[in-house]
Amino acid sequence: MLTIENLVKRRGSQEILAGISFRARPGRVTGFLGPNGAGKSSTLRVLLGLDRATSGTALIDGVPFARLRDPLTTVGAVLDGSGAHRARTGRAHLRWVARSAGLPRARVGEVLETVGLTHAASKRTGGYSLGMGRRLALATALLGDPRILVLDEPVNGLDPEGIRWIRTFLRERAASGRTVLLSSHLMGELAETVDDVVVIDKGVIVADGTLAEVTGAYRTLEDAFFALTTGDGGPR
Ligand SMILES: Nc1ncnc2c1ncn2[C@@H]1O[C@H](COP(=O)(O)OP(=O)(O)OP(=O)(O)O)[C@@H](O)[C@H]1O
Repeated sequence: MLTIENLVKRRGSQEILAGISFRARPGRVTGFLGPNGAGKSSTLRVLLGLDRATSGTALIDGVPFARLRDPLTTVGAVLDGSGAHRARTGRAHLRWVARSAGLPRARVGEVLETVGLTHAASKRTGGYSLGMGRRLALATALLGDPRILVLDEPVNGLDPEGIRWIRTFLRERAASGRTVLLSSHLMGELAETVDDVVVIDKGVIVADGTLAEVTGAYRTLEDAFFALTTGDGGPR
């Protein structure tokens, strides 16, 4: 379970997060939606211990990231980029991460298979396409078989087959009781993936509920999103 409570982030005089609260629950895919600059990445960075909140809390199974006993088996995250050195092969990168985290080497082959990168495992990551880089980042996040997955814009850079694949993959993770939180500014792609939706705009949560609740009387999640984030009433 991820629990964000009254989270405030200020940078100078700018309030980037104005006291936001929401949860992402086990067994569900939660979509964290908002336009560019709404505060999604800022929230995820605090949650993953990469940045400090001005006030409020962001807890992973009840504790801040820094106090997790076993971070890699608790939470896997994909923020920006694959984090791999360009001269390293995908397999070498994963082995290096596994070794530094004390995870069994056998996990490397398993996660490569899971994300469909086995065929490219011996290629240098500098030659990977954007989509392959995203898959490698996901493979890295999966090394510890974490019960929580946090993904920032996972669909970006994926081709239609890749989008379909990640959709199915995330649904399966949730079906096995895990918690999945993913951020996006692309509504259409999320409607078929998420159970719950949290919409953020200008550092404020403007909607929070099940997909059906947030879509409400609008025709689609996309219509609901634009109405909520632009004040455009749209067709109801
Ligand atoms: N390092 C930083 N220094 C100053 N301002 C920042 C920094 N990082 C983010 N911001 C500001 O914080 C606000 C929220 O940015 P954030 O990246 O969290 O939004 P986002 O919802 O993830 O957007 P996107 O979809 O574009 O990634 C923006 O106004 C941004 O300009």
